[in-house]
Amino acid sequence: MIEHIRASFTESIQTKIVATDTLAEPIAYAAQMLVSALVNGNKILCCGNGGSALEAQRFSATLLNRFERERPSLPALSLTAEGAALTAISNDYQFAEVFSKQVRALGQPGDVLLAISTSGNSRNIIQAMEAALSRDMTIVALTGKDGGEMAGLLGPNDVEIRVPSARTVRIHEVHMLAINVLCESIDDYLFPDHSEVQHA
Ligand SMILES: O=C(CO)[C@@H](O)[C@H](O)[C@H](O)[C@H](O)COP(=O)(O)O
Ligand SMILES: [Zn+2]
Repeated sequence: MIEHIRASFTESIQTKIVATDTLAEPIAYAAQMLVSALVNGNKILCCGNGGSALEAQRFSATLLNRFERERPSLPALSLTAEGAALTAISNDYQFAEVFSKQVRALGQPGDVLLAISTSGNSRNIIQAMEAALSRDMTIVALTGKDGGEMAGLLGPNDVEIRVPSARTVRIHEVHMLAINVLCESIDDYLFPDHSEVQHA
């Protein structure tokens, strides 16, 4: 038991060490994309399933509220949080359309879609990306494994942050770290002089 726990910690750390080399550049590029959109008055739409839905909501909540320093609210919206819309779309059409219908309604040219999937193959995320491209939005894709179908959909203005792991749980862990780093980078660009919030 103890050995198993140690092995999980070690595997998580190793995955992050490998990701340090491969992800620093795409994360920096993604941060610049997000900052440009925000500076231009655009917004970020976020989606994911299961654990990735939580990460989408954590990112949008952090932008809307704050991260580690006092600053104005920033416009981000999770497409995973509207129970009535989610059930109506899934019930009347199909679950694969649950995000794409919202993207078509809410997305504006210049907005960014933050699309999160550990496999890169969730149908509703792929359709959300297709909808985003049809709305002249750009895409930040958080993926894992071989990037799945999502990787093949990205254009030259989009970016993929692909965690070098085949295990869903490890991919989730690095996605969470990547989201934290994105939040910090956005604050560094936009509010470099603001001081840290002192928590009680
Ligand atoms: O891994 C967890 C929880 O940690 C699951 O809830 C997981 O997120 C769900 O199976 C998702 O449906 C997987 O979707 P995806 O990451 O392949 O897009
Ligand atoms: Zn910093």
